[in-house]
Parts: sequence; structure tokens; C-alpha cells
Amino acid sequence: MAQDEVVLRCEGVGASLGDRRVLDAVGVWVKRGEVVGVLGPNGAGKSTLLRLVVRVLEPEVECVWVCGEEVRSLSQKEIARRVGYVPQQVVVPFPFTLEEVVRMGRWPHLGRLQPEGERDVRAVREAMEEVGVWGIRGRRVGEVSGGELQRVVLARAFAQEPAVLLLDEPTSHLDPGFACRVMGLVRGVCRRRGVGALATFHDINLALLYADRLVCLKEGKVLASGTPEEVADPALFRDLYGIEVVCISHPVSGRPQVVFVPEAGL
Ligand SMILES: Nc1ncnc2c1ncn2[C@@H]1O[C@H](COP(=O)(O)OP(=O)(O)OP(=O)(O)O)[C@@H](O)[C@H]1O
Repeated sequence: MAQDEVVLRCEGVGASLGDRRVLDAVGVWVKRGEVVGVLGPNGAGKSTLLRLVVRVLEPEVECVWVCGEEVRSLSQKEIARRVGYVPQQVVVPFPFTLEEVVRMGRWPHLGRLQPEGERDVRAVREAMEEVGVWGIRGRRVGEVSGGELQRVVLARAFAQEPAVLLLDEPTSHLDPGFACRVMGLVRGVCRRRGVGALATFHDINLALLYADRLVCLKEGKVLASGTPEEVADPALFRDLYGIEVVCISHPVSGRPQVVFVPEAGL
């Protein structure tokens, strides 16, 4: 695969939920090795976009391609071999151990009744070590915090060894230390393994710091997209979130960051 190969392509994506049009003509692509962030207010359609890629929601027409293949032509197992999905709400219905949860990530690579091999065992251990949960692998899902479970689900996606990672607010339950560590890890895994990640964020500064490109969604439409430097514009954030910000340069990385301006009277 060439380094500039597009591993995820969404073109003219539309979706209706109930009687509402929640996505309209959305176009996003992700190349090998890059992290693309999706920003937008509550209800903008960010999660819906990710759900369409893994066919939790069925695309209306041909509009999503993973590694060149249209997702509607792929089985769930074939999608899972290519796409690791970390949803916003993690539900593990049985009291599995954390290691068992991560081992589920190897399922797409195993045949029916095929036992796990050395590579599967190694992928699980490496993924759990990377996100710092190997030491608590024997605990059950009901016995860990929201942030620990979020890291376990991320480890499951890493263990899956996908070409595309979809992350729905991957840092929403994490303390600032783990939020930075996890985003550093995601970026590192993308660069090293040539994975392309599409990640939704509410933390604008984290997105500006870790994403290579950003797509800004508002009311189901792409309002703007580009590099962090291209989207870091106070007028855009006013339009997107109705907030006033000042854009500054990160003193260490040089990347753009935003500082919030409190409303008058605060
Ligand atoms: N099952 C559903 N039935 C009807 N409408 C839905 C359903 N799920 C989501 N929606 C609506 O679709 C729109 C897009 O939702 P989505 O979850 O994609 O937004 P989001 O950008 O991820 O929001 P958030 O930042 O709050 O997670 C919202 O207006 C939401 O109310």
C-alpha cells in the first residue's frame, strides 16, 4: 500500500434518523498514517458518520469505501478485519475479564473454531500494555472505572490490527494525562502501522494538537475542513459553537490552540 493511499473514503454521505436529516452530502477521506479529527456541536452528526462506516447504520447508497471496497459489499467480519471501532458508549453485557474483552478484537482474524495463535496472544498483550491495562487484565468489566474501560476498548481496537480506526470521543472519560497519552498512542500507531484514524472530539485543543486534518460538522453538513492551521479561525468556532475564542500558537509544538473568551458579565 502506498503511503498516500486513502483507506477510508466517504462521499456524499446522507442519513435520516426518524424524520430528521442528520447528515447531508458529507465528504471525508482518511489516508494511511493520518489522524483526521471531526469537530462539531452536540447533535451535528459526528457519531452517525462513524456508525455508517461500520454499518451499525446502513448507508442509503454507495457512499463509504474502506480500503477501496464499498462497505455495503462487505460482511460484518470483513468490515471488522479492516475497521476498529471505539464507540462513545461502551456496553459489555457480560462480566468478561478485561483480557477477554481485548481478545475479542482478534475474532475477525480467526476462522470458525480456530484456536488463537502466537500472533493473536502477542497482539492482545502489546495492545493492553500500550494503553496501560495489562496489569489489571484479570479484572472484570464491572470492576473498573469508565476511563479504564475506555482504554480497554481502545486496546481491543488496536489488537484488531485494522487499516482504519474510528474513535468516537476517545478521551471523553480520560484524565488529562491519559487523554494526551492515548492520543499520542493513536498517532504513533497510525504512523507506525500505516493506519488511518477518524476521531470525533469535543476538546478543540486536543484535536488541534493531535489531528493532521480536521473536518467541522454543523447540522449534518461540512462547514469547513483542512489542517489545524487552516481551521483555527475564531469566525469558524463562532459559527460552529457560538463561542468566542482567541487563536494562539502552542508554545512547544507551534500548533494552533484556542483560548476561550468568557461571555460578558462572567
Ligand atoms: N436513533 C435515533 N433516532 C432519531 N434521531 C436520532 C437517533 N440517534 C441520533 N439521533 C439524532 O441525530 C442527530 C445526530 O446525532 P449524532 O449522535 O450523530 O450527533 P453527534 O454529533 O455525535 O452528537 P454528540 O456530540 O452529542 O455526541 C442528533 O440530532 C440526534 O438527536
